Amino acid sequence: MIQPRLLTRRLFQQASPLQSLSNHAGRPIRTSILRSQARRSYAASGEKGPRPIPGQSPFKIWPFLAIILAGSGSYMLLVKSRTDMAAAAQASKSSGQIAAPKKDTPTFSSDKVTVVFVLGGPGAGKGTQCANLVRDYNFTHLSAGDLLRAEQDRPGSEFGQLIKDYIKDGAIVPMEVTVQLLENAMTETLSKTKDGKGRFLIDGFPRKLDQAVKFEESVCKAKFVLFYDCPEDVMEKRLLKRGETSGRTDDNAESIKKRFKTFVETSMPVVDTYDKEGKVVKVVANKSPEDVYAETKKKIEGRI
Ligand SMILES: Nc1ncnc2c1ncn2[C@@H]1O[C@H](COP(=O)(O)OP(=O)(O)OP(=O)(O)O)[C@@H](O)[C@H]1O
Ligand SMILES: O=c1ccn([C@@H]2O[C@H](COP(=O)(O)O)[C@@H](O)[C@H]2O)c(=O)[nH]1
Repeated sequence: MIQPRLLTRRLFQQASPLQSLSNHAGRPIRTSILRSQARRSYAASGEKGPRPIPGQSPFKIWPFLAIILAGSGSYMLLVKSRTDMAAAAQASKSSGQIAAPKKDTPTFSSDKVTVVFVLGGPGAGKGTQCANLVRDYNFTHLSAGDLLRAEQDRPGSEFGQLIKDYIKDGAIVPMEVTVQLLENAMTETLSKTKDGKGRFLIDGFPRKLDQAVKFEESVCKAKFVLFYDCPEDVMEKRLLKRGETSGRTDDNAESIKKRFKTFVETSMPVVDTYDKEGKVVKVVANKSPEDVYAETKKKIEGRI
């Protein structure tokens, strides 16, 4: 079980969204100060404005335009940052904690801990195949989606509503939340071993390049990526069928469409990036579960 206190404490050891908020938030105020300073310095000469140079306009408009543009840019950044991290910022405020410096040594050494990322479109069969791998290879299965749903349902979670909204929309939850949930779950599993060694299937993560970088920098290097390749129409049928009993808020036609879009636009670039590094093991997933597993086994032998 994830320990709520541990999650909350560790989440705020990450870069604080509040820091960037206050930086951005300062800008519009600064803009108005600059404006009033400009007005004051003109007035100090005892004139209504600067003495015009012949042939030049007496009104210097460019500095004002630059200030207004900078102010608007900062404001747009502020709005985006606030939308993404509203819940985290709120919690950060109330915790009053100062962000720790960026962590660049992974918590777990890949000498002791093996991480395999399991990727594929929604409904490709990742969870189904992970269950087989757990049985046969002594892996611990950590589904990022399951961890997020558990955090969403945890009474008192500051992130519950945020996670709920992101999942329903097929969008990707801010990475600080997911990376921390994964690290906590890994810590808990490894704390039960004598030698601190373990093998993890991290299912449905990373779904975005920044998550991949963050996880490998701060938690553990990944050994390889197991990628289940499946056509959309097949995945859609599977998900609609699953939706009849799953109770998942995103197993419906509207959410499935959004999840596919997110997968193609945001998650496939992760697979492509690892592929360029020779780290992707691709398995055709449009077959019976048994056949998919047979191909999986054949392709991972020698890599684990
Ligand atoms: N090879 C297969 N052939 C037919 N049905 C399958 C196959 N693999 C999985 N399924 C079924 O399809 C549905 C989705 O499978 P699963 O949950 O394993 O996919 P997933 O990739 O983990 O999905 P998600 O990303 O949405 O969590 C399930 O109902 C499962 O029983
Ligand atoms: O790293 C992640 C993993 C998942 N999510 C969100 O959860 C849902 C469901 O994920 P499944 O893997 O299908 O269980 C996904 O659509 C995302 O909204 C995430 O944000 N980050």
